Amino acid sequence: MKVTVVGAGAVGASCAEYIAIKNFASEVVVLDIKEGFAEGKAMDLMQTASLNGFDTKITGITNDYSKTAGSDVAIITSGIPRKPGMTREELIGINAGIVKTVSSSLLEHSPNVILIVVSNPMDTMTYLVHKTTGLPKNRIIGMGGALDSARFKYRLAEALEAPISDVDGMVIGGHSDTGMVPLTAHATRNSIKVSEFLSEERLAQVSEDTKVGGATLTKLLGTSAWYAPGAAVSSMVQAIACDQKKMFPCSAFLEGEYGLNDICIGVPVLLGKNGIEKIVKIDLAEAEKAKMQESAEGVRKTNSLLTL
Ligand SMILES: NC(=O)c1ccc[n+]([C@@H]2O[C@H](COP(=O)([O-])OP(=O)(O)OC[C@H]3O[C@@H](n4cnc5c(N)ncnc54)[C@H](O)[C@@H]3O)[C@@H](O)[C@H]2O)c1
Ligand SMILES: O=C(O)C[C@H](O)C(=O)O
Repeated sequence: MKVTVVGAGAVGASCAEYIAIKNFASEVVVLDIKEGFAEGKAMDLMQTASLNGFDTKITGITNDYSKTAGSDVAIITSGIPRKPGMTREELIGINAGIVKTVSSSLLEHSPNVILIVVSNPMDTMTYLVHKTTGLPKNRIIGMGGALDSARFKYRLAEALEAPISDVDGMVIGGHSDTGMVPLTAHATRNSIKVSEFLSEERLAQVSEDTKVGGATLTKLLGTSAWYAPGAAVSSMVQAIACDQKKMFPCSAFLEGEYGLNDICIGVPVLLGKNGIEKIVKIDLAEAEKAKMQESAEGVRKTNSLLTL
């Protein structure tokens, strides 16, 4: 499996590192527009290979897409991250142009590639790729829900004072500070609903902390997060590479599912060798359905700023 990562910044390098450490890809190409930057990151990462025990070959490229030819999966992390006090939506002006150019350059050299969109505002960037590339919808996947769910589990474990491996939970909806829908009613500790152990107020706090997870880290770091985003992407790429049919909430193009049309937003999907193998429909409570509709309104508002 050949994987390309566009953007050798914080998230791109973390994606490349986790993919290599998990040792399922033969080759990872990291591409950046900044002269020599991807080459440097690739060399540094390759010098961890004997220490971390992986055989994946990582190469770095400055903006030469011919070197990405024949990629099975490509991850788009190019673009600016937010600074403290900003929303992800404010990044649209710069990132839309970058994501549009990058996706078309990738496709020129890898017509069969599966694209994973990471750049923010991610649901809108995923929609942009859908509208501008004409790729079948199974081959365009937005990464947000896998990360938000990992943060949800972190917050649940904290509230339960439990090991994270005891906890399960999922976040659907838009990848934004207000649009995420943590499915608290479905969350479990060892198959027991967490509502058995946590008060409504504590669960509401877990939900709120999850939704602002990215903003909290941005405030602490001065830029947005990269370890958990890279780990989330690497798990999704592994599910595709190993045809795992594993369930992740991903931003997918909807045609009626969850009562939504012509939008990319986070819903549970199965990831396998064809990308999105299936959109999984789950029964939502009335309150969750309403939150999902509200979240979609927010994503549509950002989508309306695109010039398609
Ligand atoms: N979807 C998510 O869950 C999620 C998580 C974290 C970050 N993000 C987003 O990912 C993006 C990257 O974040 P980061 O922290 O890695 O930023 P960063 O600034 O560290 O890295 C971005 C890189 O993109 C490169 N770049 C810019 N334009 C390019 C182009 N046209 N072609 C190739 N490379 C180009 C830059 O040179 C830079 O190295 C941001 O938009 C951020 O908001 C999304
Ligand atoms: O918070 C951000 O802006 C980056 C990313 O979307 C995240 O959730 O970490």
